[in-house]
Parts: sequence; structure tokens; C-alpha cells
Amino acid sequence: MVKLSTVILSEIKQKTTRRYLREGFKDTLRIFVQGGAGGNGLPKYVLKASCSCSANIRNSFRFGGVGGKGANVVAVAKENLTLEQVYKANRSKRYIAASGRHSTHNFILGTPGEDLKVEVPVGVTLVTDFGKKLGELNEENEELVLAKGGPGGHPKNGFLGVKGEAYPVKLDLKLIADIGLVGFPNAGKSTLLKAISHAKPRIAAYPFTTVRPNIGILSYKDLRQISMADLPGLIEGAHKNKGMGHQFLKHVERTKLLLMIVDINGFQLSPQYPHRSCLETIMLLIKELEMYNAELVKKPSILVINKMDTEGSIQRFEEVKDKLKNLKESFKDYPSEIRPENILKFCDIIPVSAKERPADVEYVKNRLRNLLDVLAELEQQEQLKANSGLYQEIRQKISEKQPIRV
Ligand SMILES: Nc1nc2c(ncn2[C@@H]2O[C@H](COP(=O)(O)OP(=O)(O)OP(=O)(O)O)[C@@H](O)[C@H]2O)c(=O)[nH]1
Repeated sequence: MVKLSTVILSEIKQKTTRRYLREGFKDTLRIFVQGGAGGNGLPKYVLKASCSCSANIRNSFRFGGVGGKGANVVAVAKENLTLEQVYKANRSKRYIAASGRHSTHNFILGTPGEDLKVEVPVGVTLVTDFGKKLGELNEENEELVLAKGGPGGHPKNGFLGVKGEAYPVKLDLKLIADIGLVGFPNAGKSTLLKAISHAKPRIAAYPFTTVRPNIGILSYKDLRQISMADLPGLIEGAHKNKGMGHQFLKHVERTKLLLMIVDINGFQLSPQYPHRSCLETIMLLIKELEMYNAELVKKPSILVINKMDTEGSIQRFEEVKDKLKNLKESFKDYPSEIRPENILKFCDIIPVSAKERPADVEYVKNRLRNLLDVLAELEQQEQLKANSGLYQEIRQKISEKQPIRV
């Protein structure tokens, strides 16, 4: 018995001691929202002679007084707010809006409750427990009604105020960055982010130093700024929920460009795991992206091969260079469990030393900007095309209705 409990306890202990799992970065928060109840109406329309309301109002409500509408719970997006701050501001996580006032002889029209505003970070998606997406808030001061207040009591509902909507809502924060930096632990993501931007990520010679996404800003001479998010914790088998699983991959969904970074020497998570070569690492990373969301693989991407200052790196790069040009062919002999079905087409493959060679980092920085500029131009052209179609349609409709008189 004693032995059994020791075994169970030691298992529990093992499961909870991973440091990187305990750190407190919140990118989801579940709250409970409830709209206010409507106030009761006044069934009797026998209004006192002393009623202070005007004859007009009394006339309009001669069938009885109407209760005030219950208040809504409304989410308001705020920049520079984190989900931790939302949680700390209200640890109960319950947001219950005020009820509407009852209708009285003196106040036939009950006063509606005042909406309850919940400040949430910009970039949040709001989903109910039933999987219904209420909406997204992507701009400062954008608002979204989370739970509607109930209508006040009136003749049609028997003068009884109706309860407001009530349910739990999940706040799902997706960082909004132009570039998403993905790679297995120790590839040099933090080192590159630090060298390329003003971010101050933690860097150490062991995996999982980064436990939360870091955002760096790439500043250019013409004052253009580009944001880059370092998304940590991705490991082989993340789709089976290993490590932090795909916890941070959702942030990639909103980035315009993927920057995949691998160590030229490959990667080994721990002695229990097989050593993966640089090519295998790329394959596994694509597989993980694909397992999370096949759409991610279609994103424009750049591949950075890091640690090109280490011994034997040049020779290794020479060996792998040609294989990188035709990934489909290079991956074909691997077993299907680790081989992705879709192949990511890199816009560029850049060998660098993020730690030792600032010129390499500068090159990556400029290349990223070029690519984002090209993407923006393409997007603009697409939009113009779509708009010109729309304008033509509108013009045609107008001319059909009002033929141009010459
Ligand atoms: N020789 C060499 N070492 C590098 C280079 N880039 C990073 N490193 C080292 O590799 C180790 C891991 O670097 P990080 O930048 O922390 O790697 P990471 O991908 O952010 O790791 P996680 O935080 O675990 O996700 C550190 O010891 C770095 O100093 C490089 O270009 N050359």
C-alpha cells in the first residue's frame, strides 16, 4: 500500500515539476458573463392622479408600464492590456450586468441598466463553451456584446422582466505580429530576435528557456517598423500534446510571414529522443505546422539555417543545400508518421550565424522587409482588382436604373 501510494505520488510530482509548464503566461481566459434581467412592468394602468409623468407618456403607456431593459455585458478592446491583468482585475471572473429598473407609478418607463464594459486585450477572439464564435476584437476601442440583457416586462410578456443571457465565454488571445518565428528549442530563436530587434528574450544553452511568446520590433532607417513574435515550445510530437503542444501555434495564424529557424547541426530534445538532422528538423517542423492547421503551410515563409559559425557547419550546409531545393523528393523516403503531406515552399533559404555575424542578421532583417513589402503590394493589387470589379458592378447597376442622358 505504502509502495503504491509512493509510486502514485512520485508520478504526480513528476508531472507537475516541469518549470516551463508552470510559468504564468495567459493566452486564454474563461469568464462567466450574464446580461442584466429586465425590470418588471406595471400591469395596472390605473395611474395615480399624482403621477409625475407627462400626459403624453401616460397616454403611450396606457396599457401598463414597461420595465427597464437589462444591461448588456460588452467587451472593449484595449491595447497594452494582457489577460493576466484582466484576471487580476476580477479574480472571480464573473461579469454580471445590472438589471433594468421596475416600472412604477412615478416612473412608468423603467430605467434601463447601464452596460457593463469588460476591457480585454486587442487581438482576442471570444468563443462560448458551445463553440459559437461571438467575434474578434482587433482594434483599439472596438466593442462586442457578450451577453444581452433581458427585455423589460410589458403587456406581451405578462409584465415580467426577462432574464439576460448567461454563459461562460473563452477569451482566446492571438498575438498580432507581422512575422512568426518558429523552430524547435535551442535553434536560436531568441538569439535572432534579440539581434534583429529591441526585444530582450531570455537566452540559455538549454531548451525551453523561452516560456512565453516574445515580441520584437524591427526598426528600419525610414522609420518603418515590423513586429516579430518568437513562438516557443514547439517540439517533435507537439501535435500529440507533447511539451507545450500547439499552445502557441495559434499565434502564427495571424502573422503574414513565417520565419522558420533550424540549427545546421540538427536537434535532439533529450537523450531519449533520436537525433534529428537539419533536414529532418525542417521536415518535422513542417509536419507540426501541418498537423495544427494545414493552411499554415501555405503561408509565405523564409528558412533561416542558424549556427553557421560552428565546426563542420559549412560542409553540412553543402550536403543539405541541394536537398532543400526539392523538399518533396528529399522527404519521400521517410515514414509517413513524420513526413508532411504538404510541402512548404520557402521564398528564401538563408544560412546565418545569429550569434556571431551581425551582417547575416542585417541581411535577414532587410530580406524580411522586402518580402513583406512585396506581399503588401500584391495584397493591394488584389484589393484593387476586387474593388474595380465592385465599382463596375455598382456603375452598371446605377446606369440600369438611371440611364445616362446624352
Ligand atoms: N554557435 C552559435 N550558437 C548560437 C547561435 N545562435 C544561438 N546560439 C546558442 O544556442 C543556444 C540557444 O539559443 P536560444 O536563442 O536561446 O534558442 P531558442 O530557440 O530561443 O531556444 P528556446 O528558448 O528553448 O526555444 C544559446 O546557447 C545560444 O547562445 C549561433 O548562431 N551560433
